[in-house]
Amino acid sequence: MNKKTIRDVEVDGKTVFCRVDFNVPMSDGEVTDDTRIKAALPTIKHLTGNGAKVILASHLGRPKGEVVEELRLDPVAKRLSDLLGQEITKTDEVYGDEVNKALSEMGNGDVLLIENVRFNAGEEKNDPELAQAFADMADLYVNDAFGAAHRAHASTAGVAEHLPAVAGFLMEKEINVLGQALSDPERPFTAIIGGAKVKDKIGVIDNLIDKVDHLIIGGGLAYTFVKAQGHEVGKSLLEEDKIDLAKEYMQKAEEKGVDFLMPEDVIVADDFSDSANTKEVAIDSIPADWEALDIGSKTREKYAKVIQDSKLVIWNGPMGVFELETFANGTKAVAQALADTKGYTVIGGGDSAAAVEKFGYADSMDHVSTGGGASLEFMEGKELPGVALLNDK
Ligand SMILES: Nc1ncnc2c1ncn2[C@@H]1O[C@H](COP(=O)(O)OP(=O)(O)OP(=O)(O)O)[C@@H](O)[C@H]1O
Ligand SMILES: O=C(O)[C@H](O)COP(=O)(O)O
Repeated sequence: MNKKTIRDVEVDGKTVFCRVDFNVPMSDGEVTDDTRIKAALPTIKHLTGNGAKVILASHLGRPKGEVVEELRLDPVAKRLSDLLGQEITKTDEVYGDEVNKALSEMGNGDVLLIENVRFNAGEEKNDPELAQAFADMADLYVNDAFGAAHRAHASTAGVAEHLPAVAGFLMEKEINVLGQALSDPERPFTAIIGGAKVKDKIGVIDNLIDKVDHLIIGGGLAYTFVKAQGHEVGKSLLEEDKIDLAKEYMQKAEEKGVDFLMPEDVIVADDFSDSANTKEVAIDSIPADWEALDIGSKTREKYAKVIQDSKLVIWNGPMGVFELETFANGTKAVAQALADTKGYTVIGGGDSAAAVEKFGYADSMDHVSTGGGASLEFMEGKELPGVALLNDK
């Protein structure tokens, strides 16, 4: 990464405004998955350990510029304090008198978590006044919120225009791993693209065809490609207006010599439920009244073989409706193949990260990205606003 990081700056005695992505799953006022909080600890500890006063800022959910009680950051503050083994201060305001008072009471090595920045309507608008208010609190800006780096908001982008601005360790690691994979991949390089909609993955598929040796297609988006191959897909997910594009991609893959892998067999169901009647059918035999909700056994084997023989694998999007046990086998098989391969494995965040976690394979992966939308946009080849404004080396 050609951006400065916290290693390149002196932080002793400085007040640091550090953007993190603590947008974590919660239930009944408790954090149910603290992966993103843990992922930010190295940066926070580096700052506190080197004598900085650390102001942490994050969003949680999408409160749309209003105070939403369930989206306050108090449960996050509690978990963070437990993980750090240190008392931290949490304010109910994003900025203003309460924050200023807390700031005036901070000593070197102390941590202050301000309230959910999206309670302020200026955050998502990248309002210059809010960005300035954030900057006025600090001497240095650190962005460690890779998960929110695709958003040009006041705390992810605007503030960086007013302060020296550097990346945290998590941001650095995410950009380096994904960047290296896309710019100078070990080969064979395999990308696995699944999930629900073609429209969400257009940019990624397009960009990856230029780079990979194998492109594996699964999940709900596969059926638009199946239709483009000339097969009927019954009641499976289909985006009619993307069929021509799917054809174009298959054509482009052929021209580039990319091995474009499609399901050969699928699990079809007569209902979208765990108790549905199911059967395994060949890809050209999906019954009119049934929908395909997972890849079949031959496809699982074929995909696993390619994954196991790869030196680099990037995975984004499940192979089937993995939330339902009946349709989880394709996603499990792919997760298992990634766990078994000697190649370097990268999970591109979002549902694929949730799936490897759910099936117990997360520790076997080389890198599980903390960014869903952010890693997708990065894989599309887009410049992320939360990175673009950081100071160059
Ligand atoms: N065959 C299928 N039919 C219908 N839905 C499917 C099918 N296969 C997968 N899905 C659904 O696709 C959803 C995931 O799609 P999505 O595109 O959001 O994945 P993702 O890219 O991993 O996640 P994110 O967007 O959070 O990064 C899952 O909820 C899964 O149940
Ligand atoms: O969970 C995420 O992908 C990030 O925290 C970004 O959240 P957002 O999609 O609400 O901007």
